[in-house]
Amino acid sequence: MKLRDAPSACPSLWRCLPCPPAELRLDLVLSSGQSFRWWESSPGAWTGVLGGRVWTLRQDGDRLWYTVYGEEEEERDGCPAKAAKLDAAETDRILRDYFQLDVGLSALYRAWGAADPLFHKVAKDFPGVRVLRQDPVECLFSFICTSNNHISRITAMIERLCQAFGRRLCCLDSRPFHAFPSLSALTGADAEARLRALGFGYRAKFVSGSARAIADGLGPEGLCQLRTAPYAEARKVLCALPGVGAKVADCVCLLSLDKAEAVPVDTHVWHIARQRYGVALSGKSLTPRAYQEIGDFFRGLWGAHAGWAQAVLFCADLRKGQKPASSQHQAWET
Ligand SMILES: Nc1nc2[nH]c(O)nc2c(=O)[nH]1
Repeated sequence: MKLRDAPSACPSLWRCLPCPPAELRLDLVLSSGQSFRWWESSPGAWTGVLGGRVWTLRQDGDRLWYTVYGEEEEERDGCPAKAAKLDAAETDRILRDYFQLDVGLSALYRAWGAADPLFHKVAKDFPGVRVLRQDPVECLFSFICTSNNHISRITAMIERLCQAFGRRLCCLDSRPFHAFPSLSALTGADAEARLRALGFGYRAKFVSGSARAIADGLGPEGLCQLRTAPYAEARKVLCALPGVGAKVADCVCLLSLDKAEAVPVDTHVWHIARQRYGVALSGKSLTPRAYQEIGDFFRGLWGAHAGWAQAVLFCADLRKGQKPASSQHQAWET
């Protein structure tokens, strides 16, 4: 099967949604450490796996174009036969849900900028950064892999995870695409050893241990049901899993569990809170108490969607330094 890089090549296989760049900038959102499964397959075209299917997305003016693979073509390159066809209303719904397009981003930027001059200054160069609504299983296991890691390594690690444990979906230009592994695929007796062989290091134990803990406890549906639980409860459940600390839990809460108020804090954000925002903290390091105080400060400043504002600044940081936020942060310091 061939990659489709633009609607003009095969117009009948593309659809579009109205979506101005101030509401969504694909290039910023899909490359800024929220999801690790999108790839710029040709300039401006983003190909990745969403909801067990392969998509290419592209923006042109006020439109978000998309195409979904595996429904029209014959089986080739040893890939599985075509998947059941989704109707247009369903694919529109999946994308609207993934990008949370019902949340008006421009109005939020205006409110955050009015409340916070530093946000205003940084965010003017980074419009359209919105928070994805990812599958909770994918988000959790991806973020377990983020500890002491940077985006290119995380992306490569997750690709190996999907190739080894995920269902093969299709081949595009001979490149195979795999679904994110199911929970049960990660609970096998040999999962930890296989992950170690894939270069996961100490994270192998966390991935397999968390998979087993969820399979034996909450189940994948229980994880998804945390979307309706209060933020504090969802966070507590996540923090009880192997390899999940406060920051990973907050990333999962924000990026998959509808907790717009979750503000992930790392040592960089801790420095910024003290030095740039003058937050008076109780200790001299990022203790659990300081973590809570910083989150509360930003929730007070930015309001109910504080985690979304953090995502804008996180993205700006990555872009300015062109390096992972953990090793080089600049944007907040300009
Ligand atoms: N919005 C955010 N995305 C992230 N990715 C990652 O690895 N850390 C973060 C984060 O703090 N915020």
